[in-house]
Amino acid sequence: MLKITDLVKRYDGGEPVLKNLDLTIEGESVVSIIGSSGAGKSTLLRCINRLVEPTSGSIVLNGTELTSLRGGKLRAARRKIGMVFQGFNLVERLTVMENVQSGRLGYISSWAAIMRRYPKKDIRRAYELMERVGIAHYANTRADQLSGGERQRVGVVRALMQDPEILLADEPTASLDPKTSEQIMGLLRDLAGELKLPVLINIHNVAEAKEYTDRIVGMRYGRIIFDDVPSKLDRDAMDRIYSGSPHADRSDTGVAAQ
Ligand SMILES: Nc1ncnc2c1ncn2[C@@H]1O[C@H](COP(=O)(O)OP(=O)(O)OP(=O)(O)O)[C@@H](O)[C@H]1O
Repeated sequence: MLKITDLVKRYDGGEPVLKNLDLTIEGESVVSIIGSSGAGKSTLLRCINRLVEPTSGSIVLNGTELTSLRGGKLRAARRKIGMVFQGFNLVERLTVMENVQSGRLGYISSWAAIMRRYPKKDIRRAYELMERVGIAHYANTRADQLSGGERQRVGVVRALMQDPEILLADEPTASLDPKTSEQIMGLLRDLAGELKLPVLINIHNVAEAKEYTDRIVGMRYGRIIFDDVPSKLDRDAMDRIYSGSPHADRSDTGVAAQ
């Protein structure tokens, strides 16, 4: 379970971009976060894996408070948080297998990683997952020879190789064509069910959020103003999520302007 309580983030002492935000995700649900540019979606995701330091508040993943972790304990916790990126973040000149095995960094010795001496069980697991997402035949192909959709599949497998307790996806389909984008969203949804994994997806495409996720969280300038099943995201809710400006929001007293 992921439980976020009273989370605040200010960059460099400026106005808060996350404002006392509460969010709980239980079980294997697929949750999308939608909202205008600047609403704080990426900041929220990055606070969870501590790529961004929260200013205050609590983020607990399966009993571990993430905000206070340092050093080795932080690295260990980060291994349990798989991340899928918009730009895939692959090492282009490395093979698919090498990219996928980088998800095991931190689990195996640096020497083994440098020498590409991957444990047999990790190779077996990589093939299982690559088979599952349809890229096993590319195991020895360099990442820069793959299409966007294939690269994102590599990104997904790399994240799953971490044996994560949660998967975070930051605009995972924004660089893909519509059909490939739907395939990747379908894959994330199916994998969440198969691996019993909660998945939190920051996404601009509302139609895909409605189609492929169980729950939609709507953010507006640092606050969650909608949190419900996709069928409840009607025109009125959309207007509330996508209207206004940060300036207008700052002038209110804590409740998002309607
Ligand atoms: N590193 C940073 N330093 C200072 N301000 C930042 C930084 N990163 C983000 N911000 C600001 O925080 C606010 C929220 O940004 P964030 O990227 O989280 O929004 P978002 O909802 O993900 O937007 P988008 O959909 O465009 O990616 C914005 O006002 C942005 O300018």
